[in-house]
Amino acid sequence: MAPKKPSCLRSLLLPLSLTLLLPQADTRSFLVDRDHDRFLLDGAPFRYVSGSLHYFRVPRVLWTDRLLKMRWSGLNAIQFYVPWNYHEPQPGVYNFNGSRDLIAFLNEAALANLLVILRPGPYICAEWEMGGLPSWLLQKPEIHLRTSDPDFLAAVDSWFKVLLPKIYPWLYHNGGNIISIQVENEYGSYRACDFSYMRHLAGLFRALLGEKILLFTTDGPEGLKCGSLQGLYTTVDFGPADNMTKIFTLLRKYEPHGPLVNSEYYTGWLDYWGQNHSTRSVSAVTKGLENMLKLGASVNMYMFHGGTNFGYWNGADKKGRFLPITTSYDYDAPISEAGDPTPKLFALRDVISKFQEVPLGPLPPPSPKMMLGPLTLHLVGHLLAFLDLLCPRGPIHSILPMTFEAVKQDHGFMLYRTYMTYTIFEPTPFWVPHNGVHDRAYVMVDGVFQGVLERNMRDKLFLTGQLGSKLDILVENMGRLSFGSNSSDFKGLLEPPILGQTILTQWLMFPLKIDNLVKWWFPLQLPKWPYPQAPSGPTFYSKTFPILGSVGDTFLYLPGWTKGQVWINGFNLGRYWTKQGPQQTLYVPRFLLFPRGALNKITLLELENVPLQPQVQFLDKPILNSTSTLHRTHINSLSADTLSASEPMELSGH
Ligand SMILES: CCCCNC(=S)N1C[C@H](O)[C@@H](O)[C@@H](O)[C@H]1CO
Repeated sequence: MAPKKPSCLRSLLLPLSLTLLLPQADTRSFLVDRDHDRFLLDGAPFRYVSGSLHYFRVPRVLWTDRLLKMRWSGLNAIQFYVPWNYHEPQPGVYNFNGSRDLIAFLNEAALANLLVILRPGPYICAEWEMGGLPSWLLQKPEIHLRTSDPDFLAAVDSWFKVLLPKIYPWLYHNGGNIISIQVENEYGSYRACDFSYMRHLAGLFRALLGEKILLFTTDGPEGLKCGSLQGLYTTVDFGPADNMTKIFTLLRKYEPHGPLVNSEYYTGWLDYWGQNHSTRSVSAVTKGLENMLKLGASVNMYMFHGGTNFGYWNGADKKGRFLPITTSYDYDAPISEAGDPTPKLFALRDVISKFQEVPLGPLPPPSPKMMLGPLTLHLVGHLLAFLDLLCPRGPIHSILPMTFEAVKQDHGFMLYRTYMTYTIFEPTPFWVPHNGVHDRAYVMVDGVFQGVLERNMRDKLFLTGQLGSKLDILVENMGRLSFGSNSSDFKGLLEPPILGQTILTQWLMFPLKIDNLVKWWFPLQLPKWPYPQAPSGPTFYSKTFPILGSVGDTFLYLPGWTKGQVWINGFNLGRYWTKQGPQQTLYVPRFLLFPRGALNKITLLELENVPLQPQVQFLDKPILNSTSTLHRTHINSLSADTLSASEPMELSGH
């Protein structure tokens, strides 16, 4: 339901007094009052206490639940990004359906009585794939992202000419709930510092959204110089450990008058595979919020609900080494990844209640959780056994290896194949120069797994083989850089590999459509592969299982597995990397599961090595903070019956 300008009929239906009270679309306003350092909403002093959640990290069926919990927490606004790559998968092809229905999400926010602070980018960072920019931009390898490069601006203009007219009716003064819109994202942290780019964006937003909407920028304190722009309201972001007074004083150099705004007050932090789980203490977070509210500042808490990087959508950072973001975006946020309120939520609500009314009435209870298993998965087959189905169009041939972007493969995996041109009797070094594996390569000779090469390591494998042996390299895109000064993060083999003294040429590239295979082919009961023993390397496992009672939210636990991808009933749940941690479980929203005995199917693509017993568990609690060393301790702490049960247990929904 798009916001309607109050019709004359409506004014007839409403008592005259109420009609006069109800702000008409032409009297609705959200303004900066520089005389009193505050916002004005419909002419009255207004301060927002907002929280970030990302519709693209929450399945649509759960949007209302999350929004109502945020409203109940005392928030009067929410803030969210719009990821360009989520809505324009190929140039000129748009998707605003299902969990991509941005307008439906705006409407849900309106129904929850929440105003909206919208951040459409074009770059959004957010630990999202390529910071929200579509990877097809890199089909022009020389493009200069986030600058006034004409190729980049042409794509940006084309995208915003589709997106911005969609949100125009939802602007507050047009009867909607969008009170302000951010231009770009922390542009001051990007080395380009291209003011003509920012001016172009500001001009485009004004042309398509009009003069009334408040446009703003957000930067860390060190980014204000390059990130702020005349005509755009300047805001900052910082966390509980930062010096609020010092940063707000610096902000006053850019906005001497008007409300102080922290657009990203960090309630937690992100997680990288292989690093410890990040947390922020309740006391520090609540103290910092109270200090800002005492100053009259408007604050957006980043994140209030983090959600999940389903599929291949996680981004990555580079801090010396390439650091992919985990599947869970729990962020140690006030609302957990599974949508449950945490002690941090109640503590923040208490702080907010000192400054403005918070809704009464009980908070919805935590969702029902369930345990199941262990389930023993059966071997479906080695990935190479399905190559025809995975790459129905057949391979692309090239003398040198081509990148994912060059063959228009956005996410996931690509197989690179060549043939040995002579017999190698002695183990011979095999590597990709200049750190050219982006990001992980699973190497096979005649289908036999040899090991892994990865972007951060300068390691080599040692291979032998016959003349004509197949040398297969499955390359995994672990998510494109979402932050940093150069986000042209090409994927695949960026250099031809070297075997001994030989630069390997004559390559076949197989872009793999794994999701289609899992969705359409695996429901068929494929024959069990006649392997004498479980092969190492990229291999599919699956299990069909009933849930006898009602279903609940649950957390898939894969003890002993190494690294791979999971699908539940064809839905790509995301990456697991049990060996690395800190995340050991994957959140499974209950709506993905069929109840009352209907058959569910779990499919795994294990990329390296399976446990002796290829079993998985569904737990009623997440494990997000257990690196592989700690992990074994955690396994021991699990109740004996949880691990020892031989058959799927009756559901304990609670
Ligand atoms: C290592 C963090 C990389 C920079 N990102 C920072 S500071 N942040 C600011 C950024 O605007 C937001 O999108 C998020 O990315 C947030 C971290 O969660």
